[in-house]
Amino acid sequence: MAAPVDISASLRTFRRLLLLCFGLISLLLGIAVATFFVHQARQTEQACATQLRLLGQLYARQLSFWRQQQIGAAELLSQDRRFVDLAGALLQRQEPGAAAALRERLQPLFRRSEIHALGLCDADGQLLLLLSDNPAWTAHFDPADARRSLALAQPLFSRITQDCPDSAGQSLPPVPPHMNLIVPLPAAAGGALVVFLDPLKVLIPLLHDWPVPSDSAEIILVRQLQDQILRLTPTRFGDNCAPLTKATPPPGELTLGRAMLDGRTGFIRALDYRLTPVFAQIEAVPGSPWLLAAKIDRQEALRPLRHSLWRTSLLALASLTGLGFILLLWWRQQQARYLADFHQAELRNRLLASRIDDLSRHANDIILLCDPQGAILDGNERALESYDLSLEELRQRSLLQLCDLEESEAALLWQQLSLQPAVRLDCLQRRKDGSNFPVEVSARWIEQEGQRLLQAIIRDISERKEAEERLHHQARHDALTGLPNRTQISEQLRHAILRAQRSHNQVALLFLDLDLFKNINDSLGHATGDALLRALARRMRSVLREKDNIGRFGGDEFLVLIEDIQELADIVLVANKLADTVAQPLTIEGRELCVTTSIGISIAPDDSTSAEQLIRFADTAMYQAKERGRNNFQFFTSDMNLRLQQRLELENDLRKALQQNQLLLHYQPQIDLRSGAIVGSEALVRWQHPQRGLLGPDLFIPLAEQTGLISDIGRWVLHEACLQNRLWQQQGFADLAVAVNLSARQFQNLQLVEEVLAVLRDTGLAAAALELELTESLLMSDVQTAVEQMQRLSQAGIRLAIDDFGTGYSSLNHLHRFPLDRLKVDRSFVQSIAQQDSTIARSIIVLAHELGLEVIAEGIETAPQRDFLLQHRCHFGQGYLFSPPVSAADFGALLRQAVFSPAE
Ligand SMILES: Nc1nc2c(ncn2[C@@H]2O[C@H](COP(=O)(O)O[C@H]3[C@@H](O)[C@H](n4cnc5c(=O)[nH]c(N)nc54)O[C@@H]3COP(=O)(O)O)[C@@H](O)[C@H]2O)c(=O)[nH]1
Repeated sequence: MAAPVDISASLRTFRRLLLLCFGLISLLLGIAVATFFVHQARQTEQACATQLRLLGQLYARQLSFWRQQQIGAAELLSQDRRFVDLAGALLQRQEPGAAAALRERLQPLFRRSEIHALGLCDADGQLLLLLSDNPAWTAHFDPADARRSLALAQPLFSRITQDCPDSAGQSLPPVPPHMNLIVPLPAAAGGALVVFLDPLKVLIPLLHDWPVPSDSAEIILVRQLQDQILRLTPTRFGDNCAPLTKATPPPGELTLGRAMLDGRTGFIRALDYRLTPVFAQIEAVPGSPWLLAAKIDRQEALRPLRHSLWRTSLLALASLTGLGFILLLWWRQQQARYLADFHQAELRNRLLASRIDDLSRHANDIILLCDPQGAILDGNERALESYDLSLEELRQRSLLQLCDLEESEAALLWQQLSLQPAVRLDCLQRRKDGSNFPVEVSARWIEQEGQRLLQAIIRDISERKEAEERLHHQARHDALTGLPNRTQISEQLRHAILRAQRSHNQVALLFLDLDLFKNINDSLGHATGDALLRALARRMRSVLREKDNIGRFGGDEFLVLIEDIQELADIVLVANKLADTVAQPLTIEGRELCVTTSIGISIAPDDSTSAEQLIRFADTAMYQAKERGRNNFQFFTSDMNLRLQQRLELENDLRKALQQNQLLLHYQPQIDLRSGAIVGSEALVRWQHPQRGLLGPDLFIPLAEQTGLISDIGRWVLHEACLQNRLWQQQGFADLAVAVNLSARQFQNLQLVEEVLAVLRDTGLAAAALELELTESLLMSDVQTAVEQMQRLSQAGIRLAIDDFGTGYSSLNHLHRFPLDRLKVDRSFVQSIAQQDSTIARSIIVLAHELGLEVIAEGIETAPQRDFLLQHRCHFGQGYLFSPPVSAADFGALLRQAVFSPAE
């Protein structure tokens, strides 16, 4: 089982990451906003400073100009000689009418709209003349100002006053706001001209004229008086009378008054008279002791920025909230999906794990779980069953103890396992009782709950091994006899040759072929043939030494290997022993059978050291033995090799024979023994070989059958015979019939009937004029098929005869099933008549009559044979007595020659 996954830890980590991301985004946004605003604040302050500087400078110039104007107008009068004289007279109180004259002189100035009143004061500042309707003005004139002006001999402006108490702190009669200008008269006059200016006309509007509406901006006009900064004009807020320097700032803060006292000009950040933070520009009014301060509350100056800051902060906050909300939603969604996936996967894993657990518990393979040292920790049911151990007993063993391995093999396996993640090997496993069984081990390292374990899946391959061995055995053994087959015996021969070469010894190869086995097989059936082969194989094996090998080479052929031969007599001994044991009668299915064998012998290394060649030589020698009358053995000789080559050449030539029209037919007449008339012919094939002359069928028909060429040859023979017979019929021998031999292969062709009918159609011969000769063994090999094939031929009107009747193992039980027309008594039985043994010939004739068949005897060489046959009601015959097989031309001549002499 895999270790449980800490899902909450994973989620917590994921959430932390998400929060970290959000925090980072917020921080970055905050830094961006703050940086932006610090920058903006700086920009705003600079813009404000620029604006204040321009305004300050502008106002300073305008004030200077206004001052000059006022002073200029007053000085113009003070420089008027008459006026100065009159003023002197008045001041010195010498001329009583001077006051009236002065009033008149002052009228033009007094009419100026900016002037409340005009007066003259003496050197002590005593107001001696007042040109005004309101005598209260006198109280609003400070003699100290006059004295100061006269002492400095400079014009002097008082501060603007309205309802300020006097220097003694007494309230004064009310007058409009005013500013007193004191212009000293020439020394002769000894006094000064006093002008009560109305600041509301020009000065105050000028100072209040701020370019844009503002809640806090103002121009303050001041002048220094000793260590005080006095306000010359009313200020916008609060106490208009107190000096600017009166305000006491918090420690470390700069006030406007302090800055002016310190003589600072230009842009400053300070607290004003209300102790409110302001941006201010201090400018000196040129040509005067006046200073002006253009100022605006910092709060107002920075208000748009603050608003923008708020808006931006709100926007950022809203964005962050939105982002946070989206992240939260996404997080929830992810969390839900993750949890769903996790639980689903966990469920799947659990299901899978339980299924796997279940499967492995009841698996067909052995499953073992071992610790890293190979000690078994657990095993499934199959393991307990296979080793016949309880779980406790199993746990007391190690994986290597279960494997039936040599010490070195076990060490190697363990070394491989320590180097590789997985190892596969085939070995044996030991059961509790010490027996073992073959297995395929797949061992691999696995991680289970954090532990490194060794898992071994062990498959019992006993069945597979057995099947493999069976297959291997089957591939190398003959299924029928259990002897080594062609492959194995050939291989054994190769090894034997090598051994013989090494030990300078000889190996004899005996090639055995049962004589006439085909007849037994065909006539008694395959089952009998098989039983015979099995019995003979057992017999032959039993007469051989243990170290001699015998194998079935194919069909009825066997190979025997004899090693360590001392002399040829040993081989002769073995060959005779084999021939004798084969020749012993056998009882198969209640029937006694006798077979013989022909043996060919070749010897390595004398004849050859090639296994294939040695087999071929022994085969050739075996043919020689057959030719020598069967049931004997022949050693291979070099001239046999020559015959073998000739056989190969013949086969090669036969392939070309048909194309090159080298085949021809001879016809042997078939005679009505009573009349001596030719009633038909038997077509017998010949081969006009270009080098070897005219060859009889015995020399090439067996070869044609072995190579399959018989089908083409047979087709040609049939066509040629039918065509020829039709020609003779057309030449006047209308009832003439023709008999054609049919080979086994031709008969087994399922298209035979169609092919024969096609030939009849092509040649125009009537079916009744054709007789097909079949051998006994051909019919008996598969009776049912033969019956069916013959019925189809017979139904088509074709006549059927059994050739060489009596030589095979015809079952008389089956004979009546075949739709036959004729039995042909074999030549050997006809010849036996001459030897006073006519029993079989007579029996066949009787049998034919009883079955309602015609009977024909072949190989009639003598008149007594003919007479005997006729006497026993065999009405047809053929043989050298009448004519050997002859060419078509000669046969035509025979036909025309009329009849053979009938029987006596
Ligand atoms: N499938 C095919 N088999 C064929 C064909 N042609 C021939 N054969 C088979 O070859 C066998 C040998 O034939 P052949 O050498 O032609 O011998 C025939 C006669 O020459 C011989 N014969 C006839 N009369 C006598 C005689 O009085 N004495 C004597 N010693 N021999 C004689 O017998 C052969 C004819 O025998 P059979 O066919 O049994 O009537 C031959 O047996 C065929 O099986 C072919 O085209 N196809």
